[in-house]
Amino acid sequence: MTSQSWRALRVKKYQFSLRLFLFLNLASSLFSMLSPMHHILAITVPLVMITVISAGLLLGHWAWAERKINIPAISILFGCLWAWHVATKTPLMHQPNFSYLVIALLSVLFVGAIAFSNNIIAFTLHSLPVLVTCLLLSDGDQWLRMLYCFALPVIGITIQSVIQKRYDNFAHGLMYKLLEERQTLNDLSMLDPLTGLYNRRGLQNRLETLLSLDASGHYVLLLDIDYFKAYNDHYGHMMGDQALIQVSAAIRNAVRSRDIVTRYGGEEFMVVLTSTTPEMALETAERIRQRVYDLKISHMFNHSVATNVTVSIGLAPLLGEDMEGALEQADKALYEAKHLGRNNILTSEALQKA
Ligand SMILES: Nc1nc2c(ncn2[C@@H]2O[C@H](COP(=O)(O)OP(=O)(O)OP(=O)(O)O)[C@@H](O)[C@H]2O)c(=O)[nH]1
Repeated sequence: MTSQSWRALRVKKYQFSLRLFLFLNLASSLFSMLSPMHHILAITVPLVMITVISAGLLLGHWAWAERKINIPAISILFGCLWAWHVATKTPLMHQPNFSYLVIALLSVLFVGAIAFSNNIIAFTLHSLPVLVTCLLLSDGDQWLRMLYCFALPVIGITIQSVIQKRYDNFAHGLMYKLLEERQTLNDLSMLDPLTGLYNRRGLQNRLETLLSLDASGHYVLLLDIDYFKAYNDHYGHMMGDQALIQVSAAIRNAVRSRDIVTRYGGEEFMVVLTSTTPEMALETAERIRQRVYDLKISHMFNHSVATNVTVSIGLAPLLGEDMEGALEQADKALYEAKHLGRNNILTSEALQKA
């Protein structure tokens, strides 16, 4: 679930509540016309208005569901119309009729409680006009019963609203935590756990963004630690890991933050130097080579190259989006750089000229 689908769920809940409210009002108004209490047919103006408005809004809302209708405004409008209807019909009964008033009040409370079980404001706005009308039209000794009929759902809906709000807050918090964790996992899945550099997946992701913005002026460096097998064999795998971590940091620190540094294989790294010139690319490759050399990680088995850890580098331009071609060229340059004595840099152009 995303924050959008959460919002969509809330909108759906809102729409459902509104449609239910309109439907119940329409049904109540039609029922009042077809089966009037005490056989006193009172097709009053407000009753007709309730029927027409609820039917119209129901149809309109079905057709244009995205249009928002203000629930509190609709609630008070219908509440006032029902109050007007009760006030018009009661005098037609010749004598004060308590059962009519109570049933009218209960009907309005019932509709509000069903449609607005989580919305105390809408419930109150809908019920209050009818309650006040019923209180005014009835004897004082019936007030307590009527107030009780109103207070009971108000208390129930208030408690229900508080519980629902807490549940919503909890679910909302949980959803954001899950989204955050999903993002963290996604980020982690793009990083190499030992060095913290991008892995191939991370590289792919960064490359897509890079190439979609600007597909020219990029260079690819392939770097390989010299005689690393011998290092591992003599100093052990743990020391080998430590050397990899140090070399990774040196590479990262020798380039700009917008360049992409990837652990491409075991002791092989790949750097994409973005939006640069051939001279700058070569300068950066030289800086990396020197920084790794300057780490002075002792490597007595770096056969005649040095007594510390060194890297060889192959450099090639990235032409258009042809990453495979650039890698092939850089790999050939790296192979030659190794062949020519290691701890050095060879460019694919130099290879072509040779
Ligand atoms: N410690 C450690 N070693 C690794 C890791 N990944 C690869 N290696 C080692 O890196 C070494 C790579 O050796 P080779 O590919 O033979 O190359 P090399 O010895 O560096 O020789 P050249 O590349 O020709 O200079 C192997 O011994 C691998 O076991 C790693 O994550 N940690």
